[in-house]
Amino acid sequence: MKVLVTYFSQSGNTEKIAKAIYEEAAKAHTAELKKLEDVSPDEAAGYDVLFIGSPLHSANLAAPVKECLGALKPAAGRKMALFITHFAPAYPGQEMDEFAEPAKAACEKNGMEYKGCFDCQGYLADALHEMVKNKIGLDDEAWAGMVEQMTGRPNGEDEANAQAFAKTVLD
Ligand SMILES: Cc1cc2nc3c(=O)[nH]c(=O)nc-3n(C[C@H](O)[C@H](O)[C@H](O)COP(=O)(O)O)c2cc1C
Repeated sequence: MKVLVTYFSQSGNTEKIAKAIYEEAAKAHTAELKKLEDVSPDEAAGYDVLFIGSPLHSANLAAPVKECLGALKPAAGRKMALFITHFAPAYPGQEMDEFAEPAKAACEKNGMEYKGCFDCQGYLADALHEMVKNKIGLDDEAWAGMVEQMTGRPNGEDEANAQAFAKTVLD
């Protein structure tokens, strides 16, 4: 199968997961890894499977990812899977499903099969710590715990989990 792994990533977390998924896909398929800004809607229609990656921005897919999903062309019989990174330690499954809504809608509109969403934690860029800490109203101790929890993420285990997810999508 022709597989495209494409992603939007500002600080490298989603890119790390994209690379892991690409490596898995390349084992048995013709796979390509591209930044979202380098993929046109016409080009995206030429693949059997699309993996699309996004950081969570204000409890939403990043704006360029939503734009890309909205611009996809009909591609009946093809598959799409999503992968998301976020700093928050856990999002209940149902909420992640909500974040994936634009991807599901794009699949429905274009006759594609939605194959699910992988997510994991990704370290929040240092420049945003003070702002986010204040916004969610955590004291120093609680924030330090949050930072400890997200430090080093995505890690090797996240990459392995992403690869296991990719395998189920491609099998
Ligand atoms: C503008 C902005 C908004 C964010 N909003 C959220 C959010 O609502 N929930 C969350 O868990 N993480 C949020 N994050 C954190 C990122 O989703 C997280 O650090 C992600 O791994 C960054 O991925 P990247 O390195 O691929 O850009 C936000 C980050 C930015 C820059």
